[in-house]
Amino acid sequence: YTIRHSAVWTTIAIYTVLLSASSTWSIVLYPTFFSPLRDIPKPSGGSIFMGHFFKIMREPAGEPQRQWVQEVPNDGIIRYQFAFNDERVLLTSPKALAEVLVTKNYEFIKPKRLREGIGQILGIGILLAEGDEHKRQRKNLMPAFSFRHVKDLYPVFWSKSREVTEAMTKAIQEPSTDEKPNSVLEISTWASRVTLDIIGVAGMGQDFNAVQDPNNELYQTYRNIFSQSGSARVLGMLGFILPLWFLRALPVKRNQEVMEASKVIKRTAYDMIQAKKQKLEKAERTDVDILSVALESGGFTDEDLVNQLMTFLAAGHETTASSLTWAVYLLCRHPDVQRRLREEIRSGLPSISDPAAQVSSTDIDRLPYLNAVCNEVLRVFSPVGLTLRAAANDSTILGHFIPKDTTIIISPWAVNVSKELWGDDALEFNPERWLGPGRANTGGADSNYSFLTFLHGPRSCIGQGFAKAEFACLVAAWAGRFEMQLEKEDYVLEIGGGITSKPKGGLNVRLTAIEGW
Ligand code: HEM
Repeated sequence: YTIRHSAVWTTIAIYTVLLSASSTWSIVLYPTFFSPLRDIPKPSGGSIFMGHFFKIMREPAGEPQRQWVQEVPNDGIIRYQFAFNDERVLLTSPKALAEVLVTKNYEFIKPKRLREGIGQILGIGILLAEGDEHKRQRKNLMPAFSFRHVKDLYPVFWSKSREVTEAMTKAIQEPSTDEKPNSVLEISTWASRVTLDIIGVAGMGQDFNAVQDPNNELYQTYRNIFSQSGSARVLGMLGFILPLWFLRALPVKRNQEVMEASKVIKRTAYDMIQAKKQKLEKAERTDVDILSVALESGGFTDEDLVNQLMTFLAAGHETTASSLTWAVYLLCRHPDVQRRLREEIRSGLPSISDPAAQVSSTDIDRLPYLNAVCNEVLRVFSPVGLTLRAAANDSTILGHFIPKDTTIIISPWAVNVSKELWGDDALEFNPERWLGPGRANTGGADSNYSFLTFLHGPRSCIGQGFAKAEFACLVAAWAGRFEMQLEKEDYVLEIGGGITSKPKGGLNVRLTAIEGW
């Protein structure tokens, strides 16, 4: 039997019937009646075919999850649906998080599409490695992040903080133009410039000079690639639905930009490796930066090293830049906190204008309010809103069966402000919670899984100590020198960003340099 006596029509008809049947099964029947996850509490709303996809598309990464953690009664896991009702399991309780991040860490791996997607820019290094390969890389790189080593980096953090503060002071003294009064600076770009320089000097022994030169190629490349453009977001989301080879073949500008960026970043990494190798061959004093440690471990080929450097360049600067931007935003919104912080900094640290002055880890650790403010910024606005895992095999979480390939969502942003974990004032910016006996490291929360900014366990942020030290120095320099006010009093925050969150459209802040420090 054939349709219209044509093999072609018959094939099309059979294909259409099969496709409809399989779509009905996977989009409607399976998630509604058969999925072993269907009994897990889920948020209301969502469309019949696309689940909560449109809400997720509309809002910044981590925002819907932030609402669901507060609103959906649950025992540690929530289920929601992505495009075509593809199921997601969101972890909310310390027990569930401990299971996925620590006890069964290598059973819940980074999803393949994430690896293939961001790997072009982040490199296939430690961030995306799995299992024994990840363990080996982490062991080889750890010495560069030991406290003993990070302690020695404070002079780099402080002198770059001084350089950027001086450059900003100069910028606000330049003549005004019609469009922009001189005293207003867009903070997130300054934050990215200085953190890129810091990872260059402290991580690889190379100053990219982005603080002095905003046209620096590497800085511009990252700026472009991390930009919050609509097409970037749409392509990113489509990556979860359509095959990557198809998306990459689309003739859209974004694909070209990503390829160009990948080339520039790879070339920069490669040049740095060659320069460092020559230095080592000449038996010059060996450095303890990340690159030297990786080279000396002998555990990486040149190609591996390029990938590791790409990882550290990206993971190590946009995250801290995001935190610094949020710190300025929150200090503007809380002038009392800003004043109190400035007083502590000015009485406890040498002036940022003094080129001979240095600060040590002890000097910074002696300032409880600075540490409280930094921790509270990192809690309220975790730069990484959410991250993903996939079940490598059939598994369980909190005794609940989780089929192979289920996507698991960990949202530091949501967990960090969960009322269940932090109390009714969880959403408020209140550095006070980090002050008082036993609170400096906990913020008063019962479990350390309540603070997920750097995650926990074998895949937690390897650069946590580095980032916190760098962040504290930068906040101290800016809050010590400048009085900061939002350019527009009626500014309404809109959160944007891709992998890391930032105020949409940048953050314009009026700076007044305060004499006497
Ligand atoms: C405030 C600043 C930072 C934040 C909030 C942050 C956050 C994170 C998070 C959430 C992860 C885990 C991602 C995942 O597994 O899904 C991570 C991993 C990582 N971070 Fe950071 N990070 C920061 C700064 C840095 C810095 C300064 C460096 C390097 C100097 C760095 C290097 C890395 C690396 C290499 C990994 C992968 C670790 C592994 O998989 O073993 N990060 N970071």
